[in-house]
Amino acid sequence: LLQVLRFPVVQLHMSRTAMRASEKDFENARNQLKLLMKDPGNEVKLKLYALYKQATEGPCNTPKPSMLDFINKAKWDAWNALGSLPKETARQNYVDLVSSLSPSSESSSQVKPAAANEKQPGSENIIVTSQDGITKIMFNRPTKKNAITTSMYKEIIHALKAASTDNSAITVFTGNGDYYSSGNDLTNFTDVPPNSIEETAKNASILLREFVDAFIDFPKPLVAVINGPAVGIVVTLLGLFDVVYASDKATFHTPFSELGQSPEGCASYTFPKIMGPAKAAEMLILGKKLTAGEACARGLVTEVFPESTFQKEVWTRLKAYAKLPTNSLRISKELIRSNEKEKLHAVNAEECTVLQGRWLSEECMNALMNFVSRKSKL
Ligand SMILES: CCCCCCCCCCC/C=C/C(=O)SCCNC(=O)CCNC(=O)[C@H](O)C(C)(C)COP(=O)(O)OP(=O)(O)OC[C@H]1O[C@@H](n2cnc3c(N)ncnc32)[C@H](O)[C@@H]1OP(=O)(O)O
Repeated sequence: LLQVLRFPVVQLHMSRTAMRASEKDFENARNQLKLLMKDPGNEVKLKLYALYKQATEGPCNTPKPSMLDFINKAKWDAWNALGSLPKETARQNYVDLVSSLSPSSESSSQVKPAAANEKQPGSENIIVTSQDGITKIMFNRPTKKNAITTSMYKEIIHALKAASTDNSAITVFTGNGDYYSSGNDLTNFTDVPPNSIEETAKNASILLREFVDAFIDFPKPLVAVINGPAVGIVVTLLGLFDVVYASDKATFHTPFSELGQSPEGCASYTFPKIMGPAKAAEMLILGKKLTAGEACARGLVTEVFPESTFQKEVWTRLKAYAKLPTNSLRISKELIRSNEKEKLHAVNAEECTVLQGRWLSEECMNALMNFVSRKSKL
């Protein structure tokens, strides 16, 4: 679908029977469109699509696609919005719109090919290593800003279970590349067959609950080494970490309202405790993005380091901490966290239930559609 919508010239196959008085202009406009050098943008392309359909087939006559069939729904909405506009008027409007766009002598071969598949066969999106008493779990999808796919959630759950009983003293999360992680991969929700939306939301809620539970129950010191911007779930989870070290180029962003979603990772409970309700609300409800310094001032981050020395300083320090007696580390963590565990599990369950409903909401669907159409540039 994305490929079909990438540029309307590929789909403007004319129905000969539909062409009447302005057949030549219409045909010319279609050819002119092929010569456009600049992508005219999604809005214009949807208009062109709708006018073309109206001019050739008349008023919208197909069933409304499901909410999660983002691209077809956008096309259907645009066509349907033309109501009973006569075919001749639609044809004229199409011609006018095309001639208002700047022509070029370049051919449409300039159009970029569709984006490559997210995961290369055999690639490792989560890399787990163990050395010097430290188990390191690294997000390794730098070309996608380390966005977390469904399989990555599962791999992380597995990695945490393994790390809880391995020989390491501490466990560290970090990201490869310029981002720590851009959070949930938004395409997790866009390739869903229309008849299984509710089931997908339910499965996502179950997976999310299990994922966050693995952090709540993790018995050893959990450290985040935040090498760059962090978005969404990787930020909310920080309330369940014991130590958070950040580069001064890191940022912390939880744009849940913008996405039609709601907080997860127990942040609705941990953030007000960590930074007070007013500051938590600013992040979790209003989506204020924090710098590393601001996050540190609010107590979400333990310490900020200059980017130039970040890796060296942090790992030197962590290697020294990892030499501390492992049982003592574990017991002290247990003392600090155990009173909260029951509450955290209840908060997690509640947040997942609320999110399950949010994922089915029109607000969330629209936000996902915006992301997909921005990516595909239609
Ligand atoms: C059965 C179903 C199971 C579901 C699994 C469970 C679900 C649990 C859900 C838990 C709830 C979690 C909530 C969150 O985490 S909310 C936060 C979601 N993240 C975002 O909203 C960030 C979206 N991305 C962006 O805003 C920008 O990409 C960003 C600011 C991060 C970077 O911008 P920049 O301009 O620098 O770079 P690009 O946009 O060009 O990004 C490079 C490529 O990476 C792709 N990308 C980046 N982030 C994501 C993402 N989160 N999801 C998918 N893809 C992402 C981006 O599209 C670019 O790809 P292309 O080069 O192919 O275009």
